[in-house]
Amino acid sequence: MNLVVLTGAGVSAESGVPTFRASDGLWEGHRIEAVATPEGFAADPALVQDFYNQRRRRLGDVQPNAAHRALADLAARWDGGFLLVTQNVDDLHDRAHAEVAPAKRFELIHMHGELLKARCTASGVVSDWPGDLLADHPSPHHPGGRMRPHIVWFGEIPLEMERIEAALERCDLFLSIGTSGAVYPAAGFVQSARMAGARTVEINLEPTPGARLFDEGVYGPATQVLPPFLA
Ligand SMILES: CC(C)NC(=O)[C@H](Cc1c[nH]c2ccccc12)NC(=O)[C@H](CCCC/N=C(/NCCC(=O)O)S[C@H]1O[C@H](COP(=O)(O)OP(=O)(O)OC[C@H]2O[C@@H](n3cnc4c(N)ncnc43)[C@H](O)[C@@H]2O)[C@@H](O)[C@H]1O)NC(=O)OCc1ccccc1
Repeated sequence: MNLVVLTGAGVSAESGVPTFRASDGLWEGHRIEAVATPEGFAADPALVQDFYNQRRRRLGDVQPNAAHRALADLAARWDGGFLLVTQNVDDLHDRAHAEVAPAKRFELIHMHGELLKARCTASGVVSDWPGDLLADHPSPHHPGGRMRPHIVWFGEIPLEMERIEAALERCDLFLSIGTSGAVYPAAGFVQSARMAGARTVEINLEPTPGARLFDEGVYGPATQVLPPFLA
C-alpha cells in the first residue's frame, strides 16, 4: 500500500507556530505579497530577511507535538511506499523523526522550502543556515551572489514536484492533514490521488472548502485525532 501524506500549518499550530490566514488576511502583520514574493524581496530585502529571521529564531521556542510524532512513528512501521510532503517550512517533522525513529529512512519533502536553509541567488547552492541573514548578505558560494531564504515564494516553482507527482500517480491512500487547501499546486494533490484511484482522507480542525473532494473527513485538533486514526 503506497501512502502519500500532505501536511500544512495546522499540524504545527498546537506547537505554537502560527497558521497563515489570520482574520485580517495579514500574515503576522505583513501583506503576503510584501514578504513572500520575489518582487517583495527585490523591493525591500531588509523587511523580508527580518521576517524570516524572526520566524527562524522562534523555531528554538517550539517543539514537535503528538501529531508530528504519530506521523514519524507511522513512517517507521509502514512497510509499503511512504512519502510525507509538507508545506511547512518549520523543522518539526524532521525533529519528530529524529526523536521517534532516527535509524529509519524518512521520506520527507519540504515542498515550500525550509527556514533553516539559505540559498545563493547566483549559484543556487543551498546551505544549512541556523542564524540570521543580512538584508544584503554576500554569498560564500559565488562572488556576485547573495544569500536568500531557501523558501518557495508565491510565483516560484515548488521543490521536488517530479518526485511528488510520481508518488501521487502510484498512491493507494492520500491523507491531507492540517491544511486549508488554499494554495496550489498542493491544493490539487487530492485530485491527482483520486485519479490514481487512491482513497482520500481529510484530517483537519474543521471541514475545509475542498472537503467534498475527499472520501472521508476526520475533524478535530491534530494532536487528538491523528494518533488514534494512525494507530
Ligand atoms: C493564494 C493562492 C490562490 N495562490 C497560489 O496558489 C499561487 C498561484 C497559483 C498557482 N496555481 C494556481 C491555481 C489557481 C490559483 C492560483 C494559483 N501558487 C504559487 O504561487 C505556487 C507557490 C506557492 C508557495 C508559496 N509559499 C508558501 N509558503 C512558503 C513561504 C513561507 O512559509 O514563508 S505557501 C504557504 O501558504 C499555505 C498556507 O496554507 P496552510 O498550510 O494550509 O495553512 P492555513 O493557515 O491556510 O490553514 C491551516 C489549516 O489548518 C487547520 N488547523 C488549524 N489548527 C489546527 C489543529 N490544531 N489541528 C488540525 N488542523 C488545524 C485550519 O482549520 C486550516 O484549515 C501553505 O502552502 C504555506 O506553505 N507556485 C506556483 O504555482 O508555481 C507554478 C508552478 C506550479 C506547479 C508546477 C510548476 C510550476
